[in-house]
Amino acid sequence: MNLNRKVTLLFVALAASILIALVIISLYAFRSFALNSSTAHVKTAAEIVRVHLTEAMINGTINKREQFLERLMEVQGLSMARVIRSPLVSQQFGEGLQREMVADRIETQVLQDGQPRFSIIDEIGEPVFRGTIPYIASSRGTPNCLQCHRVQEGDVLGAVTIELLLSGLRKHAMTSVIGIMITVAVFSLLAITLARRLVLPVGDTATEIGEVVQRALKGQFKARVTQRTTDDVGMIAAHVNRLLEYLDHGLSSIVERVAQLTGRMPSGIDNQLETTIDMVNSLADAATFKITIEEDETKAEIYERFGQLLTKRFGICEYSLYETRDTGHLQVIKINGDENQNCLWCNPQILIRSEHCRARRAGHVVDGLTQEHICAAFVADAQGGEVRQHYCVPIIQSGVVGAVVQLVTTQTIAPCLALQVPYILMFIREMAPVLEAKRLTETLRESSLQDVMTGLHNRRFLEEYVETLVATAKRRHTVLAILLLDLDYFKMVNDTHGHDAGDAVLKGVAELLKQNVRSSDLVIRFGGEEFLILLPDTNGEMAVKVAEKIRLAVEQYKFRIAGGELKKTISVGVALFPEDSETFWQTLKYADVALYRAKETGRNRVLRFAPEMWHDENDGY
Ligand SMILES: Nc1nc2c(ncn2[C@@H]2O[C@H](COP(=O)(O)OP(=O)(O)OP(=O)(O)O)[C@@H](O)[C@H]2O)c(=O)[nH]1
Repeated sequence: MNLNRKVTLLFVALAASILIALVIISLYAFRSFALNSSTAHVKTAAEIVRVHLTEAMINGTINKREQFLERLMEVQGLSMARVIRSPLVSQQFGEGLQREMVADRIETQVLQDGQPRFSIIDEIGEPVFRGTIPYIASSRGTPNCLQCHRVQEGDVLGAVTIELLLSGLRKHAMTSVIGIMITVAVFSLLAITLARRLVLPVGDTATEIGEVVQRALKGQFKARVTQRTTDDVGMIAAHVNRLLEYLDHGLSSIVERVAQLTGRMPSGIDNQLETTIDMVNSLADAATFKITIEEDETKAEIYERFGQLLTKRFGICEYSLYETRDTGHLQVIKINGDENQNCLWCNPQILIRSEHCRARRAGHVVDGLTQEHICAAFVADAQGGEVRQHYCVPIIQSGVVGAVVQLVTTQTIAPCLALQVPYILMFIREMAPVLEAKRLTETLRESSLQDVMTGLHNRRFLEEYVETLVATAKRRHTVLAILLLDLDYFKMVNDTHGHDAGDAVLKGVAELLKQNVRSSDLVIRFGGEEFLILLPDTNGEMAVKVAEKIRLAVEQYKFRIAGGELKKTISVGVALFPEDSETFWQTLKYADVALYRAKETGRNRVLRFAPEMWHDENDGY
């Protein structure tokens, strides 16, 4: 029940109570007045009758008392007047007239006890006031009762019964009560109307404020309260409207800014406030995520953290992460959190021809949740069971697609993923520049560890990597072979054919070296025309074999130079860690000694280090 109805009901109840109380009081007052007034009238009339009868006795006209009583009846409102004799008077003067005989029980009682009796009786629908007043013998005055009557002082001589019609009075009373009722009703109505006029705006404003607050709690701040008056209530409405406007404006600009940052406008059916809070929270989380991954050392760590985010925060366990290589190929980084998986949710062709990946090709989101079969490379039933859908997001780095995030879901939970996508995109947006920075750093680092001309690792790389290499060999109790290679008479190439020809030969040798070792072996350009090959997990025999294979390959190779071809040979020194020495650098020195010996002993040959070479060397100095 609203305030208006409550106030109206209160006033109606109040008015009704006042009305009822007034009617009861009025009726009671009128009744009391009627009784008192009638009693007084009856007493007066009785006194008049007594005086007249006394006078009539003195004047000897007592026999005409009946005419007097009949004339008395003509008095308005008097319906009956009758005098009765007591037995004492009847004994002295006889029975008297018929009508002077005792008529009823009340008169008998009055004659017996000398007490007046009054009552209201109903005579055929007419209310009548009846009073019976006794005449008591008294010796007071002259003449007095005892002079004529043979009675004692205080004896009852008779009584007079007088009946008064009350209909006039009652009519009067009813008219007054009705008048009061009408007056009270009219004033009550006026009061209720006035009160409603005063309270109505309060109630209506309160109701409207309640409604707009309810809407505001649902994130809708567009509703306004009607300003009905200019008083306090009107001011409250105005203040509420100003507050709503302030909130609406503030929230709209927050939503706009958040939308700019998230790329998503909260939809109309959403609770704008809750959605915005949610998005601001996610933005904060995404910013924290960015700070965290900025401190990560490698891209691999970032991908790992992102994979955990997808699984732990968003509950997405099926996803793929691809990275674009410098060659333009796609490479699997993670599939469902596993680094060693091959393409699962896509045709493996995308790894060879990355254009097959629609997200990589188009450079924008590929939404397989709303458009099924949008990407021909997507494999919807790779793991059997329910058919899957995908949502692929390219990560743009330096204007090109640097990586692709593929989210996979069943059709049943696709709507949930669709709701999470905007939040995941926030994290991807934060991750993109960090990945780019890491990529640049890694490229820079790689280039500082790489020989620019041959593309081989350089000496700095060896210095950085040697510890890991040694630790691995020690841990696994394996042998690490060191091959130190030096082109024979290389100076002649430069001197005869020029520096460019020399460079071409060095590049050709680098290619030959790479071709003749395993991918796990390391080929390093150690100096000008000097190369170092590290063969992990091998033995002396195998190392010499590889060195020999290389030597032969170089010997047989025809290097293309401007204006023709030329052939070169190479000498190789071989030493083994930790077989020859317990330190890597000492072993390298031994390989150098072996190389020196190979040069010394004719070049174009492979020599395995022997301890006596070291002694000979040192003896020479
Ligand atoms: N073109 C070219 N020449 C280089 C480069 N680095 C070193 N050299 C040259 O390689 C030559 C090495 O010559 P030496 O150390 O005397 O040895 P060699 O002529 O190969 O003779 P042996 O090693 O004794 O068989 C020098 O002339 C260097 O200038 C390079 O990057 N490009």
